Amino acid sequence: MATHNFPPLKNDLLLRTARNETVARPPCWVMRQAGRYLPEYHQEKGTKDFFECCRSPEIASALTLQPIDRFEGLIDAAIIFSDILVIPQAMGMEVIMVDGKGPVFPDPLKTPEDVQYREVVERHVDVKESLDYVYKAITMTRHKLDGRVPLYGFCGAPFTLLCYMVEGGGSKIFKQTKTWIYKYGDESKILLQKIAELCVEYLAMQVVAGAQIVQIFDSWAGELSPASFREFALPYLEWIADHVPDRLRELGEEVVPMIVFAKGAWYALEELCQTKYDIVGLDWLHEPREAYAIAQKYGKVVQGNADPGVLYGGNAAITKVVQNMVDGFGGGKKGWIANLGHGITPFVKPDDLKFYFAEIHRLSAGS
Ligand SMILES: Cc1c2[nH]c(c1CCC(=O)O)Cc1[nH]c(c(CCC(=O)O)c1C)Cc1[nH]c(c(CCC(=O)O)c1C)Cc1[nH]c(c(C)c1CCC(=O)O)C2
Repeated sequence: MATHNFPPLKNDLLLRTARNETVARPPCWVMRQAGRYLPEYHQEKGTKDFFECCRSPEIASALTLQPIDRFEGLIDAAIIFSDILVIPQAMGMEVIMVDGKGPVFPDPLKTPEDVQYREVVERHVDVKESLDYVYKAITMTRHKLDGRVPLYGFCGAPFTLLCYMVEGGGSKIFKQTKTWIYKYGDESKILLQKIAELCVEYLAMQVVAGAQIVQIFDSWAGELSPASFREFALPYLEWIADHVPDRLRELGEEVVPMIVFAKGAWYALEELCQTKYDIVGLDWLHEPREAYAIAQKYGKVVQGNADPGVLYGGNAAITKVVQNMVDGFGGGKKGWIANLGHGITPFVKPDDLKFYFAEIHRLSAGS
């Protein structure tokens, strides 16, 4: 058991909601809340390399706190500044962040016959040591937060990480991913299982370091058919939810709530509600009322789900989408963590996000 002597939590709204308790109003935060839409992000980051910022606990911690300071009183959670691609890096793959383009793997996995594939699946990865900088950032951030809001840890899901590792970056047609899963299914599964095991240890170590809730991002799940999601994504998401609590008990840690966010996998909502995840993240393809009814049937909490693009649309559009969420998500007093349906996008004006948060507070107060 870690003994960090963290300051007591003053705002437990999010953790109580995560446990499906009735609350006075829904807790709020947004994915990618520390990022390029904030002028202070550019100021702090300067010309430093993105992954260099992730590896510096001081910088990662400062960036994590920026939205908490700016939206004080409106925001109810922090998420550690890092990236899902730190796991492929720990597995020995090079990843660079190219300005204006996104992440690039100069040497992606090509076929299972390559030595590189063997090396990646056979290499012993010491998740504790190689990702130590993330745990240091988490511990430092917990102290600096001073109990203002709880801190999220996170990782990428096996399927999404496989996509990056074989595509070498983002993609439109996912040629390599589809080649791997359809042509090299068995070898893909070996890799997915390897990543799942690393995710379990990585998330457990984040909790040891001070993460109070953890989220798994399956950002590319929507590229799969329901049948291939069931074969190449869901079993590995389940493996993680099944094993993190056991690993935490083994380490003498308290079990924390877990969120699964499988973007685009609207067809799998019932199946995701039947996993051991406490919370199911929803993108904007879900109508709040329908998704909430399904989640409540299984005793699950939901998180989401406005189209991030509504933040370009001005106050009237924001009010309308928030009203629909408040009405659909049971009035906001139980089972709903307010968020967007995906990460906040560049060029959003921070005051428009502020208005979004304020409307969630205002419209759920009256219900
Ligand atoms: C797919 C994915 C990645 N990273 C992540 C995902 C899953 C979430 C999602 O689906 O959006 C997760 C992530 N990435 C980042 C965070 C930090 C915490 C937070 O949410 O505030 C989180 C949770 C920082 C980041 N990760 C990245 C930035 C921007 C870096 C910069 O340009 O300064 C930030 C703040 C870069 C990144 N990292 C990744 C991409 C595709 C990109 C480039 C495109 C983009 O910027 O949106 C991979």
